[in-house]
Amino acid sequence: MAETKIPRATAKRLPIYYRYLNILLDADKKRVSSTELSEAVKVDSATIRRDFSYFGALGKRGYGYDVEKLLAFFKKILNQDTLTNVALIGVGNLGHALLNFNFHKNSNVRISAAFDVNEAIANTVQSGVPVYPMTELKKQLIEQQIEIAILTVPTTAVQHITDELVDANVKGIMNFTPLRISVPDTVRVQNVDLTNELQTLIYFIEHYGEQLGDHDDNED
Ligand SMILES: NC(=O)c1ccc[n+]([C@@H]2O[C@H](COP(=O)([O-])OP(=O)(O)OC[C@H]3O[C@@H](n4cnc5c(N)ncnc54)[C@H](O)[C@@H]3O)[C@@H](O)[C@H]2O)c1
Repeated sequence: MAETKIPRATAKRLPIYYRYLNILLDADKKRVSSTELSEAVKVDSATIRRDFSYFGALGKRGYGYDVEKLLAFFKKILNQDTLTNVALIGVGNLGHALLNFNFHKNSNVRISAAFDVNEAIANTVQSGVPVYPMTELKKQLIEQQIEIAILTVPTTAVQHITDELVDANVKGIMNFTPLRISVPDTVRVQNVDLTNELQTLIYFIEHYGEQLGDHDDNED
C-alpha cells in the first residue's frame, strides 16, 4: 500500500481529507458520502472518488465511506502515527515565524532542530527549539535521524547548504527560497513560493472573475 504511486495533486489533497475525517470522527459520524465530503472540503466528488480509487475500493455503493476505516487508512498513508522530526535552516524572519508556528495542530510533524550561521542566534533556544551552529549540521542531522529540512536562508547560501543536507542523508527539502536547487534523484524538493501563489491568485481573479469556484489547488 505504501508503494502506491499517486499523482501529486492527489497527494496534496490527502491531508485535507484527513483533517475533515477527524472532524467527523469527533462529531461521532460513522459514515460519509463522497458528496458530503465534497461539499465540506470543496473538492468535486468525482475527484474524491478518483483519489480514493488509487488506494483500492474503499467505499460501498449507497453506503459511502466508513469514517473510522478511512481515517485509519489515511493515518497510515500520511504517517500520522509516527512523529516526523524536521530541521529548519536559517532562523531569520521567516524561520522564526515557522519555529513559532511549529505545526502545533498537526502534531505528527515538528521542527526539532534549527541551524543558523549567525553566532548571535546559534546555541540559543528559539520557541522551544534548539538552534545549532552550521558546523554541527551533519552531526546533529545524523544523530537525530532527521531526513527532512526546511530552507529559509538567503539565496546566496542555498545551494551550498543543500549539498551539505544531501551529504547528511536528508531525503526531503522544503525550499522557501526563490532559487531552484539541484539535488540528486534520491532527494525530493518541495518549493514554496508565496509570491507565485499570490500572482496565480491574481491571475485567476483577473482572467476568470466570477466563474471562479472554491478551487484552491491545481489539478494533476
Ligand atoms: N517562499 C516564500 O514565500 C518566502 C517568503 C519570505 C521569504 N522567503 C525567502 O526565505 C529566505 C529567508 O528570508 P528571511 O526574510 O527570513 O531572511 P532573513 O535574512 O531574515 O533570514 C535568513 C537567515 O539565514 C541565516 N543564514 C545566512 N546564511 C546562512 C548560512 N550560510 N547557513 C545558515 N544560515 C544562514 C541568517 O543568519 C538569517 O538568520 C529568503 O531566501 C527569502 O527570499 C520566501
